[in-house]
Amino acid sequence: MSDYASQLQEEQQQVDRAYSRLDDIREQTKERLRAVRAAGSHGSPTQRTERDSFATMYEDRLAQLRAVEDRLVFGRLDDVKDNRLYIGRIGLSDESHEPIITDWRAEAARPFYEATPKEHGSIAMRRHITLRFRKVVSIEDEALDLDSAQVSHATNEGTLTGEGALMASLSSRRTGKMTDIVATIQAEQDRIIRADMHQALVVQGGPGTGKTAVALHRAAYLLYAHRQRLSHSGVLIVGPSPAFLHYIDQVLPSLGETGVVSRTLATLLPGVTVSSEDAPRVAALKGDKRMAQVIANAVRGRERVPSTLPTIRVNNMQLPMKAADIQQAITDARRTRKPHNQARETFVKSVTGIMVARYASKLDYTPEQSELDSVRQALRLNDDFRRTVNLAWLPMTAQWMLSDMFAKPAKLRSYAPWLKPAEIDLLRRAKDAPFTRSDIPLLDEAMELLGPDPHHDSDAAARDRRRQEDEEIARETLSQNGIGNGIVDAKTLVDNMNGLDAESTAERAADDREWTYGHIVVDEAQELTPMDWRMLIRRCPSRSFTIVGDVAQTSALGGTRSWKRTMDPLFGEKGWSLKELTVDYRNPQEVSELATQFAHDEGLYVSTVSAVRHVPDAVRRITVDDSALVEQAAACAMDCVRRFVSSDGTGRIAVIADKEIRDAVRKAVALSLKQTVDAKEWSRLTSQNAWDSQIVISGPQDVKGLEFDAVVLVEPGLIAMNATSRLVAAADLYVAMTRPTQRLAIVRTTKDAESMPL
Ligand SMILES: Nc1ncnc2c1ncn2[C@@H]1O[C@H](COP(=O)(O)OP(=O)(O)OP(=O)(O)O)[C@@H](O)[C@H]1O
Repeated sequence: MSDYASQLQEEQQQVDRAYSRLDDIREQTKERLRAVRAAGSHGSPTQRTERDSFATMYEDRLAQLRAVEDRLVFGRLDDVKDNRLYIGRIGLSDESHEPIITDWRAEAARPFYEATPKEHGSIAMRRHITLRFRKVVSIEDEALDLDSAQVSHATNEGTLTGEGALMASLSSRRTGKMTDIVATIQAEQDRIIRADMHQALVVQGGPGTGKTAVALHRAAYLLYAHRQRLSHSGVLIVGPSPAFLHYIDQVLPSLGETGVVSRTLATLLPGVTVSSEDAPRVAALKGDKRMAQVIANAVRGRERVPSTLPTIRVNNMQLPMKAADIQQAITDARRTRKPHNQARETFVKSVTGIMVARYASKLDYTPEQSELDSVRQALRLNDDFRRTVNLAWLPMTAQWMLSDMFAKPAKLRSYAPWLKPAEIDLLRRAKDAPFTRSDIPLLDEAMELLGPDPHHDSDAAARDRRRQEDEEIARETLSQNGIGNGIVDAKTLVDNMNGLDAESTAERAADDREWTYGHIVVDEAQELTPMDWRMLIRRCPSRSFTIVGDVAQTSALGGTRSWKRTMDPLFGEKGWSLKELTVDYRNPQEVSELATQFAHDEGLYVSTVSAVRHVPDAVRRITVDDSALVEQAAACAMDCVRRFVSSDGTGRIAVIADKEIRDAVRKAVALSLKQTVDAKEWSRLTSQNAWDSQIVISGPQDVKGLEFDAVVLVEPGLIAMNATSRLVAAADLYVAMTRPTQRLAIVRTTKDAESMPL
């Protein structure tokens, strides 16, 4: 048997041992769960709570043990004394507590990702183990300590760690779902994943440098390293689109982490649904940081002395309402510093008190308390009094306030004197117009200043009180039984007792507008406006953020083109740090170079990137006559379908075109597809839902953050011509060109090619 074969066999034994232990623990956990369930619903409430807590803990643990099945073990570290440490998705020990595998997030595993021949401490060799199901199919060694005897069989040395495993993973067919990179995290990525969480960390990197992958692995790392703190407050992941969230939603579960809330900004406000997007210029205006003051002005605009004030008749006495009374009550209410809807209570009390005192002052005797109470009651029931109180301090919802403001240009002008008349016209809309994505941070700002809707307030408070009591009982039960350990907490347990599934722990955070998270991860962060940032910072007062993005890909007019300019005002000059990722793992070198050169020529800030893979013929250029454009785009798409789209569901291609021609392209692709594949395959491909579709026809902004085996870019000059600015055009095309892992085909007319060389 060759040396390599015997080493494979040796590793197989270790891997078998790890899986066998995993199976045992699963079986034990299942057995315990069965026993707890068998006890049924008998016994005292405390006994039932105790059983529920155990059942929840076992269910949670089982889910975690199932999630780590694939590639359970992937690495080995040998030190200079020939001690071995196996690295895997989770930590496992045998019955006598001897470690079998070490969790990839443990400090001891760090050299597996970061050690280099120059800086390797006591580590002599790193081994990458590749599994197919439970079978070891390859091993790849890297010598770190070149003087050590242990490295005699080392086969490889380089700047990329685990190059073979890395290349195999990068070249594989895309499945429409991002996978974890835990076996092949590179040193520059690992340093970011394990960075301190006490301040904001911005990760700038060109397309395909692993920003999303790093951000997700960092979330998993932080949940491991700071479990106590983060299991209570939670982690929020903010992504650019539902399609993107769908694309990444397997990564954290495969790392054994399920309690993370992922949202787009459009879905961050519970109870508010967004059904449209604003035009880019409108979105930029709404995202302007001065909008915070506009909202504050709009709230203040509803705390005012009405232009006419009535005289109220009570017990045959005329009581005038005076401007000074209202002004005094406004001052009293503002002094409470409570949100508008809550401070209204003080306003009403104050203005009523002044009126009652006026009544008393007109009497020639000292009234009984009961008489004053009846005056108060009479005022409360008086229509004129009520109307005036409402005019002076209107209770309102954020939704009503915003709709009212955008429907009335005069009001908007008075709240936002900096807006030009043309901008007011742009913002103007019908009162019943649906809310847009860019309204969300404005609504959030308004909700903050208005406080809870007065009508829902008392119900919610009662619910909260009941929940707090339940959680208190659960917490006591957990601590009396010495269980939990961060795997199950009191909140999860209460959900379980109430028949809610485990996911609802995270959902609970998402359902609560005032929830504050322990950490927030923001992807494609370059697109956020100053108002978006205010909304996020409100949700994480500790300002512990991981912010990943690329300022060369910014397409929002109100987005970020310089991290410094955006971050300094948010976190202070010393409250954030910047790290850069420099290696393009997604694109072939040929594609990366073309895209980088283009972005550079267009004046975008481009991070220095070098691509790790070379794919000959990765770039194809096809130039045709006007009349043949759509047919040629479809023919090129079919070429990619034949080559990359497989009937086992793997392989993804995107055809990216401007909306002016997109429908025509879609029709032509559909027609050609019918002629290219057999009926069964045609029906399979055309019945896929939009998110899982193996053939995507879209615009450049919809593919942000996603990747495909092949991209057909149609008539790029037209995309540029219809963009809102030259920089946005460049960013959009840069995004489009950097989506493929294997091939970029550019199909265009001669005229288009002359207008913009690519
Ligand atoms: N260390 C790694 N090992 C294996 N695959 C990796 C590694 N780093 C990145 N990748 C892969 O490279 C591709 C690009 O990564 P990712 O989507 O995170 O890049 P990005 O920087 O967010 O790109 P973009 O800015 O274009 O959205 C993904 O398929 C990812 O899984």
